[in-house]
Amino acid sequence: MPASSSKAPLVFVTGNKNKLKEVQQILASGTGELQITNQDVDAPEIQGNTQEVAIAKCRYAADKLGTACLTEDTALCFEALGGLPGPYIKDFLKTLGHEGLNTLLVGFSTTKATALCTFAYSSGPGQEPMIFEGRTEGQIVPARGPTHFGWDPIFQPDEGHGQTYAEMDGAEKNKISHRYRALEKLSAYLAEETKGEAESR
Ligand SMILES: O=P(O)(O)OP(=O)(O)OP(=O)(O)OC[C@H]1O[C@@H](n2cnc3c(O)ncnc32)[C@H](O)[C@@H]1O
Ligand SMILES: [Mg+2]
Repeated sequence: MPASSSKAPLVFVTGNKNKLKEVQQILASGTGELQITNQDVDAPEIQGNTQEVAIAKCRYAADKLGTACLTEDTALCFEALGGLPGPYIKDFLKTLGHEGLNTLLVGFSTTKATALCTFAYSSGPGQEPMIFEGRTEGQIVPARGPTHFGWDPIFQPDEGHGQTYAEMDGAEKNKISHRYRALEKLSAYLAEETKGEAESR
């Protein structure tokens, strides 16, 4: 039986405190009933497209924990580079920094980028993960704003009134973010699933 049907908190597997905080804030400001707890499982992240990476990580985490769980992968896709760094943004950011990521785009005619959040939900060990994606379009810009969360200072969303994610108030980012949009789809799915199970009882 999927964990969500009993309204037990769903285990969100992540080692990233900023992701966890944003997910908690988004859920707290919504009307949904999804509740989460956190565990950090050191899951290998394979090479592949964003869905393949997300599915493999979630499958591994569900098997390891022996329970339903949720994982999340965030990609930053540069249009000029055919979608790269995409799911490999963590290593690119660590190696090149904000400035190096801007330098990657020198000589190209576009700085367009997509922030892509992929939640993967497995209802238990051996259960194929489902995918929920959220996208926010924007531009890669020289870093502006606080530097506590990843590539926030160099991503200027098209809906952000000229501010980078880092310059935006957290609540404002959460209204338009890739993470918010993916979480909205996941919450709707889990709510339907719970309703369906209640009706069939
Ligand atoms: O344990 P997990 O959930 O895998 O956490 P992680 O930090 O390894 O996260 P990812 O594998 O998804 O790598 C995504 C990278 O992008 C960063 N990141 C994720 N969401 C972000 C956001 O909303 N704004 C800025 N940077 C973000 C994050 O810090 C990583 O460097
Ligand atoms: Mg990771």
